[in-house]
Amino acid sequence: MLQTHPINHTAIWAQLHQHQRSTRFLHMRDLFAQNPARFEQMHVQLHGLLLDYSKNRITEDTLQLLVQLAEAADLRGWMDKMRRGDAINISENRAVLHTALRLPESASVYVNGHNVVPDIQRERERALAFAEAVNNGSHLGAHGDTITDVVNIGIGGSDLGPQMATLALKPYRQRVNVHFVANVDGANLAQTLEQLNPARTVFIVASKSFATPETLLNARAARTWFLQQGFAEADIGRHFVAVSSQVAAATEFGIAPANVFAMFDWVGGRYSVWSAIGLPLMCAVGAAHFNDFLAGAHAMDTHFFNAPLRHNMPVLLGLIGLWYNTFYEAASHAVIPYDHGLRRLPAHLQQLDMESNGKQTGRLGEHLDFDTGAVIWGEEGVNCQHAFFQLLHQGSRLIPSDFIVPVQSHYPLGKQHQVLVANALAQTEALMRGKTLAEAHAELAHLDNQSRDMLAPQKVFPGNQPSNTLMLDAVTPFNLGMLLALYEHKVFVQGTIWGVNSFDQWGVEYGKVLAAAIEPQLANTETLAHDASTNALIAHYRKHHEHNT
Ligand SMILES: O=P(O)(O)OC[C@H]1O[C@](O)(CO)[C@@H](O)[C@@H]1O
Repeated sequence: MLQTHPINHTAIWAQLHQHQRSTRFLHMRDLFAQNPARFEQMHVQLHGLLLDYSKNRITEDTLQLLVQLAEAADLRGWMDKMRRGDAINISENRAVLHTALRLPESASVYVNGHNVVPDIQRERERALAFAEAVNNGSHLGAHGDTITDVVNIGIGGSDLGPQMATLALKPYRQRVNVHFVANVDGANLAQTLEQLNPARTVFIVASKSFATPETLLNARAARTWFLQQGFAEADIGRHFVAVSSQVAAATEFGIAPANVFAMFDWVGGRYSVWSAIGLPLMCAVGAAHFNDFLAGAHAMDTHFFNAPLRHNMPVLLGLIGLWYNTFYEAASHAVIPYDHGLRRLPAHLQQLDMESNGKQTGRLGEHLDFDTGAVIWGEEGVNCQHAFFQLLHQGSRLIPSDFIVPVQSHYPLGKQHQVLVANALAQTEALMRGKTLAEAHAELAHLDNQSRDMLAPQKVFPGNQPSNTLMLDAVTPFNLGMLLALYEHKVFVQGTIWGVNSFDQWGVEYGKVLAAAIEPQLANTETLAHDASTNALIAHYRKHHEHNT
């Protein structure tokens, strides 16, 4: 078992609380006015990705204290442990090596004395070759038809990352259409199958554990559908493949060993898009673009592992997020991509962040008496401006946000992209600046005194609402790789400082156990021994479901 130690940060923690109390009334408007070099001092650029973190409630002193906090938590030490393959997922005694998945061929990383890089290369090449064969038409269906559609059946990390990246990189699409089925709600699979010709469809059953009931049920239903369309068991080999770390379980399920692409137990589901779990993305964009995606992530890894903490993009994003979360007690963090292709990014980041850092117990089993993982939420801009931005501007809560804005659009349609970007920048400025009572009064100068006194306070925007802006040259495979790796490392930075194990998810497991107990009870008459509410709801379902059938 890996040696762990409590974080030696009590003194710096107290200093940060004190610093928060003494700076909380500073307004960013004044900080910008006092320091014309604020942007210069508070941005980082890495290749095609610019992070502007100047619109935050921070001063240089705040950043210095936060860096000291990271040092006290031995962030560098934990980064080294992750990079070299130590078992930092202590509860499962596993290495955490998603960074190894994007290493160049010449590199080496050892897990239990075994260099895993050749294994990674081998499985990636197998998966890329399969994707290529599907796209160039050399992999035919059982009746000799060209494949036109690929359906990924998987959930959580076996769905969200590949789905988000496939949508984001749609401009790089090769020939086949790629669909995603995650929900066990039959509508998801049924509505997908409606569009498909079984003779021209390949299903990818994606499950690290190959034990996720939702995925296995959907996979079985897809297989039944396929067989009902006039195909034989012997045809399954041309139409069903799997991605799993449990190769034996996948073959037991009926997938030929040659059709199983291996992933590794040292990659967590939410960090697995870089592995063979990326197969649907490989099918969508092809080998060259997938390799660019990996190269972008590797560029971010190199920066993360080497840049000084004060100028390190993931470290800054992590520390500033933690500043609000822990010291301002801000409960949530919004992610707003101004890019239609990135519309599933908030969903991916929800799993990445909340499944990793949604913990109230430290690595040593101690109860943590401070807040940890934020509620991550968001929606594509500009749509969300016309929905929830009112609360960001004039609501009573502190809600930090990330604005993600590509400079170039893949769809240059008149002035539309310029309008999109203008909106993003205007929102960050308005959130920061706000509107004072004097400004509101001036705007209402045409009204009589009584009306003005009543309306002006309602037109005040307090401002001082923090945001980071991430400007990408364009949503290319390389830049998307950098962006996703940036957020992975942000989560790592925060988890390390809070002292949680970001790489297990026991909370999710508990719900799975209860669901397995309740599922048969919905269909039988067994006496129920849950709480009164759950008992009543099961009874209600039993009664009304029978009525409907
Ligand atoms: O890939 P699998 O093993 O089917 O798991 C799917 C998802 O389920 C979870 O274990 C949570 O339920 C995630 O962590 C994971 O990404």
